[in-house]
Amino acid sequence: DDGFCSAPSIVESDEKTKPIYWKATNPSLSPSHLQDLPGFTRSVYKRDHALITPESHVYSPLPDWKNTLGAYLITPATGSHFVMYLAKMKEMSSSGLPPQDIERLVFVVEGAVTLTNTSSSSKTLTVDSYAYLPPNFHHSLDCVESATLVVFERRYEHLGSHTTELIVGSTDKQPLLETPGEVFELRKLLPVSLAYDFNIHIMDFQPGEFLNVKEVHYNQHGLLLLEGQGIYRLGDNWYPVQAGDVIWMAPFVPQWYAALGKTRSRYLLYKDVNRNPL
Ligand SMILES: NC(=O)N[C@H](N)C(=O)O
Ligand SMILES: [Mn+2]
Repeated sequence: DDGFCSAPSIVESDEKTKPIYWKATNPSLSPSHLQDLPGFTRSVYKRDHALITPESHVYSPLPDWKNTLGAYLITPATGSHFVMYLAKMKEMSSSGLPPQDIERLVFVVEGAVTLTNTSSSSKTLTVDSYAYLPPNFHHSLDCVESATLVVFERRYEHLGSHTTELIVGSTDKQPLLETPGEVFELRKLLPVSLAYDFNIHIMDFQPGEFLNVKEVHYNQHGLLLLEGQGIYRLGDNWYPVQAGDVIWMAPFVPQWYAALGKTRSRYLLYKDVNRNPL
């Protein structure tokens, strides 16, 4: 009306009515918004990092799973020692088992699944819940309607006589942990004890907050931005990112995040821990 262009304002009232993590599976810059830009993607793949945005996710039937499509987003072909994939479970679907000696963590981003195993009663996992399945642990994830899971798997690295256990939980039940020198809020989904060779961090930033440490470290990361928007620095590159984006970080890639936009940023982060890198 005033005769100049301005950025459209976000319809916040609409967003407030949506369920938690809704944006992770319905990003605002989704393939449908990009259909008029032939060949456009924000995805990049470099030696020490990758950004894999939703318009690049390629789904195909997951071997051994029933009625489930999977998109492997991080695999050893990228240089990682773990896989990270999204599993879209449809009506009456079920999981397959990981290969021998492989541990698994599943986190529910959308929908609900039932976890069944031989040693305890079955459990329903809804959005924001997760399960850690030790290596060679017989289990099944079953879905009646639909669900989206993010799944991490890696070869378990034994240490002495330590063993891991089945863990079922949800982010909101995990305590906030100290983050000396940092402002973000941190929760960990797995125990910090030596038995576990990786952990999943849930990190929350308010708009304007950022990592104080410009991190360079031996650990690898697989990241799913669950909520919010910001800028991710990876090496010498600065990437605008939003909910639904996945990032692979190789050991020693310089990494830094600043949360922007109007809402909280929350990301889920795989990190290998507790093992001597030699
Ligand atoms: N890129 C990250 O957010 N890294 C974490 N702060 C971490 O390494 O714990
Ligand atoms: Mn890090």
